[in-house]
Amino acid sequence: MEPLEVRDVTVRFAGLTALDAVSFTVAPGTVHAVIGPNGAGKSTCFNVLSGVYKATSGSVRFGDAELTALRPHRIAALGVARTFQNIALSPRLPVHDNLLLGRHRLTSSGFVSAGLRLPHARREQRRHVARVEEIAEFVGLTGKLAFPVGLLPYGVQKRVELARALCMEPRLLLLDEPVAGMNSGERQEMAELILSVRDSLGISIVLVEHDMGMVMRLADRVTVLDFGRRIADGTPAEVQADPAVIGAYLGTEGT
Ligand SMILES: Nc1ncnc2c1ncn2[C@@H]1O[C@H](COP(=O)(O)OP(=O)(O)OP(=O)(O)O)[C@@H](O)[C@H]1O
Repeated sequence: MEPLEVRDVTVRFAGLTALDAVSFTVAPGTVHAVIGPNGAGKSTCFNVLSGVYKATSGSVRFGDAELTALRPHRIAALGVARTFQNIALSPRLPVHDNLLLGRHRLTSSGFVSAGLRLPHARREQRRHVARVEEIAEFVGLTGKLAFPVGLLPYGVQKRVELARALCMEPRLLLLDEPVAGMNSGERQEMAELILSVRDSLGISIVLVEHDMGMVMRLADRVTVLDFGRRIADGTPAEVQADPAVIGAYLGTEGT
């Protein structure tokens, strides 16, 4: 079990400093939230962790691996899976096939042997299908496997996204606003699912989230950004009582 260590990460876009020497550590097996007012740098931070943006300076380490210079697929191959703020699934394909696509990086049989249905490729395919079914059961999608994703309610689609990320067998999961656009019942279900991913699978989770109630309920630790700088880092109770955080959310200078 490895920590994710973000050290002095700075991201500049043409004169604008979106992240300014931000540091935090995600302890193994914990839920770590990154929050902050609009424009604070949350999405930029998320994009650096997943390799979409390259930090101008600083480092991101996951265990022994330095992620800073790696492209998104290399970061994924190291066991860091992500979900998207806007659902990024194939809407016409059944849930089952979307989940199977999530296992792509773990597939060793090449395209040709799979196409020719060679015995080793068939065996491997059966193993992946069995694992997809297990993961579907874990996230409560067993009855939905045959449905095209696009026909499912939004909250269920978000669960399919999470399941697809789990299909990569990650050690770290990056969740981009996992409850955005959900009704309160769906939010509750997603919160329970995130906690069971941490507790039953032991996967570390970093989430960027606007829903403060959700963050306070879910997170073991919270990093608060404002204008690209880290203004607080602590337990939910600690950051909630921090004058700098209160100031940032009220639009004042804080301390
Ligand atoms: N690709 C980009 N090019 C130029 N500026 C950018 C880019 N991405 C983000 N920014 C700027 O960096 C700053 C931080 O933006 P970011 O989207 O990371 O904040 P955020 O906390 O995720 O905001 P929100 O809560 O509104 O999504 C903003 O001033 C934004 O305009």
